[in-house]
Amino acid sequence: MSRAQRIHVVAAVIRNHQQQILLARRPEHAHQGGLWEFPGGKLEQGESPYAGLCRELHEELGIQVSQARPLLDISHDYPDKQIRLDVWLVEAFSGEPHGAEGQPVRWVNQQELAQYPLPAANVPIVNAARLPECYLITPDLHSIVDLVPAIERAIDSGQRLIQIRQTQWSEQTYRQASEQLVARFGDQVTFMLKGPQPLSLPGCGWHLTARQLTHMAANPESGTALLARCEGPIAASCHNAEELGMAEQLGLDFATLSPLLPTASHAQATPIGWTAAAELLKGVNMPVYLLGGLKPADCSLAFQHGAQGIAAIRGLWPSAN
Ligand SMILES: Nc1nc2c([nH]c(=O)n2[C@@H]2O[C@H](COP(=O)(O)OP(=O)(O)OP(=O)(O)O)[C@@H](O)[C@H]2O)c(=O)[nH]1
Ligand SMILES: [Mg+2]
Repeated sequence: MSRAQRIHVVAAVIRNHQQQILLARRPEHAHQGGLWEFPGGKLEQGESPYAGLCRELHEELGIQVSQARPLLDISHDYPDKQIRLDVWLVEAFSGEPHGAEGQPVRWVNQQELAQYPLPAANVPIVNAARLPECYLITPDLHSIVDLVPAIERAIDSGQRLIQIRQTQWSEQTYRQASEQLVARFGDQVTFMLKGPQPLSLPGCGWHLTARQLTHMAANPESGTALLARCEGPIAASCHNAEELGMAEQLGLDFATLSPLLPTASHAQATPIGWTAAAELLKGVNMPVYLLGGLKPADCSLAFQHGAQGIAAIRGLWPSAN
């Protein structure tokens, strides 16, 4: 079913100063009744998504939205309804949110979101709400001695999701470095680790290569068992619709899509470009970072093209001074 034929719903991720997210409980008699939701509702005929978002949040929470941007746009088939959930991140509003229609509302810590009973469609929204705008991938470095101070600078500059990529290191060196980094910085960032299987380090995620992803999609039983061993987020490097489809099918938490623009590190690869990337992302029900020649200033363009944000090596790596 095309997106245009679905019931178009706008919903909001709203944060307070403590970085908690607002959930509301759906009335018992409603569709998906009694479950917690991100406030919002159906668009009216001819209404733009932003206008619908402002109207719904005024009706349901009594607030005035003054700034919001697209976060994630997904499709979901319930047995009785086919919906398109167009989720926005509210960046500025006035008024104190309250259950203006008598519904219970609650500010929830980001880590506790998944403990609330939410409609099935909301799983990728929870991932998108928790993931940052930028995904830093480390460049190849000589040794751990170079990595630690650079990671510290990256954290100081605001990075919260970091892939440790070291193509030249032995498995043992990689493991030692990961252990050191997790012990030192694990309470401030989520590390995404690479390798043939998830390293069982507290809170760490696992980032699959496209090759690992393809292998796993072809052997879903052994793949699912491996995925279950990872306690953190699981992601994959994707380059086309087929790989994005596999990542979504396996229930991964997010993906990267590359190369968006030409880069020095992958000079021979054909770039996807913004327009084609936006088309690809329309069919994906999962947060995706665009990767390849991007820097933080490209984030808002990435949001407008349906991405979670940008992933980068050079564009996000802190300089040494
Ligand atoms: N608002 C909202 N709706 C969601 C979420 N997840 C999800 O599956 N939905 C589904 O999307 C649809 C949203 O419709 P709604 O009931 O909020 O619509 P509305 O505010 O316009 O209400 P109304 O139809 O009573 O006027 C429902 O089918 C609901 O089950 C979510 O997080 N927030
Ligand atoms: Mg509603």
